[in-house]
Amino acid sequence: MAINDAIRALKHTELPTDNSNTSVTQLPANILEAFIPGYSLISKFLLDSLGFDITLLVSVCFLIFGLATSLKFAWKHTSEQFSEYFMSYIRIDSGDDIYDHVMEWIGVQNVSKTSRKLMAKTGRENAWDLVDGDMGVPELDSKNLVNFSNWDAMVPPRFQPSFGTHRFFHKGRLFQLKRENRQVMQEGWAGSVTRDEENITLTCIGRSTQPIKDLIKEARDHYLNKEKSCTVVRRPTPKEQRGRGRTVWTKVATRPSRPMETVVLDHEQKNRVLVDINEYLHPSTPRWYANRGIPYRRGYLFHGPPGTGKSSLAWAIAGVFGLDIYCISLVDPTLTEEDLGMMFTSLPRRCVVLLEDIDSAGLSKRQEEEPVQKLKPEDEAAAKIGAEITRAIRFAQRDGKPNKENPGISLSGLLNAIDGVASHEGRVLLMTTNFPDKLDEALIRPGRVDMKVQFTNATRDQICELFTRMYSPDTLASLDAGRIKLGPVPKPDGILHQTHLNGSLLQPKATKIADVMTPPESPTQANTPTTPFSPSSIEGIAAQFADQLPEDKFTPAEVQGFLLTRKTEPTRALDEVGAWRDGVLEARKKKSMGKAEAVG
Ligand SMILES: Nc1ncnc2c1ncn2[C@@H]1O[C@H](COP(=O)(O)OP(=O)(O)OP(=O)(O)O)[C@@H](O)[C@H]1O
Repeated sequence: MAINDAIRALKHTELPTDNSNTSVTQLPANILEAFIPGYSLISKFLLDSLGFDITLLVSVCFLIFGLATSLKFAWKHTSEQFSEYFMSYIRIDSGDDIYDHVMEWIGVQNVSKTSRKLMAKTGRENAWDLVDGDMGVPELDSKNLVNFSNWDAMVPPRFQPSFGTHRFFHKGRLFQLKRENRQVMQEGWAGSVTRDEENITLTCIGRSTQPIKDLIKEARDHYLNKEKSCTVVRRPTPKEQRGRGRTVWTKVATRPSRPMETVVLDHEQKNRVLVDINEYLHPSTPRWYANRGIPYRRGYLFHGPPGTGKSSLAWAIAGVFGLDIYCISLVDPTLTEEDLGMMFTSLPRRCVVLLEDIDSAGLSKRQEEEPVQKLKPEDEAAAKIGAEITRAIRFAQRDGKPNKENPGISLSGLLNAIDGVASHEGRVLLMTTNFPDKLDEALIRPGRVDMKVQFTNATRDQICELFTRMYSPDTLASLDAGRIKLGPVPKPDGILHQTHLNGSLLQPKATKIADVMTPPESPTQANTPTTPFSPSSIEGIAAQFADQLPEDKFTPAEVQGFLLTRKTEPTRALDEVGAWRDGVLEARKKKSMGKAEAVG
């Protein structure tokens, strides 16, 4: 409208023809009138009352404004053209691991100190930070109790570039980091939800993205170096955040890798598992599988009573092979078969998938295929009650209502996810159960479960080892899972090695676990409580301790629990173990008598 008025005014403008006081910088009054209604009145009023002609001033302002706008437009256009033809960029979404790598790296760069637009983050990541001392040491109060009240204050916050554009030099090259955040609507199972979606764009001058790729690699190396001896734990992304284009796995923690030595298990058994996984993960193995048309997958079933080390071994395996661990709970009430399939599809090429307590997921033997005549009437009743209870628990977890939309994971749904066409190959699948007999044959057939590892209550050797480990001084080696090296793979029963692995992994005799793990080299005292006992005297006490406990009666978890409450006093543990043993056995007896009475 104003533009039209201005054009109309221009037509009627009488340009000065004489040498009057109108200069070229003065815009004709008609134009000004078009832009500022009532301008001539104001101007006349000011001229009459103050004797001051504002036309010149207003004209200059207009010219500056016009010039600035044109420059801005020209700059925008030129920079767009420049970045189009002479700059390269790489965009990274927050759902990707590279995002964490770059942000972690950028956090320690100068730009995070000098930028005027920063985002502060609490320095605390998780409880494991205490391990590497990054977090300072909590104070001891007057009563010698550890006091965490001021602990957080000792931890400096971390700073990262905030949303917006940041420029920084790296290795003599100018980079630009643009961090953006936008809200997106997403249809979820509970209706539509908005969620924040972040991304960063790294830009550099030049027609090649190589400098940015190098920078990302450096950031990745920095990150992985920091987390070298850690195991990254991932779990399914919460239901409401799962969705199209969004990762289905969320990193929930990074914890120090569990050293394999700390899992007390029959050495042969442990070695067998490690060697098998090592062979499976060997770079040449996928081709061997492909040449024979065998799906490149391997599954392991760890079974045994609770507290015998099944999960511990899974964690240690992830640590030894430097793999991230992906944990799935099949009793998660929000988990659908579709989700499960998507999760298996989006696994990385190499990882450990841990399906814990697979028997408690209501996946026990397929009812439709269970031969009814095999069951005694009382067993049948018990099985029905069991199934009802499982269903009730699942319904209760879903707000007490049967959820028709999500009937849970069926056995066939799980089998499809594990070995369906979409399932990613190359992963190590570890399943744990306390009741292997309850599992459907289909779930544990070869190809899905290739090796079964039985865990038992503690044997004499295990008790000795648990005791010795508890009272040994910490060593650098025991804290560093990366030091564990796998020795040569023993000759297995299959033809795999003879035909394909060129003997590179082939050894004539089975390797002992002692060969598999590097022994501690130079023991160094750590800050944790230590005992004044020499290793040989600890071994002596351990043998006496083990003599006091019957074999196969106590789980390693129980023995560990007893020792933990006496963790600096091995002799006290030895003195008190007899009473503890009798107490536990007595309590068990009473409990089983109580159960028998209740049944009777
Ligand atoms: N064989 C073992 N070696 C070392 N520690 C063990 C062993 N078994 C159990 N523990 C200790 O006992 C605790 C429980 O062990 P873990 O969770 O591995 O048992 P689990 O068999 O997986 O039990 P559940 O079946 O209840 O999941 C852990 O603190 C672990 O350190």
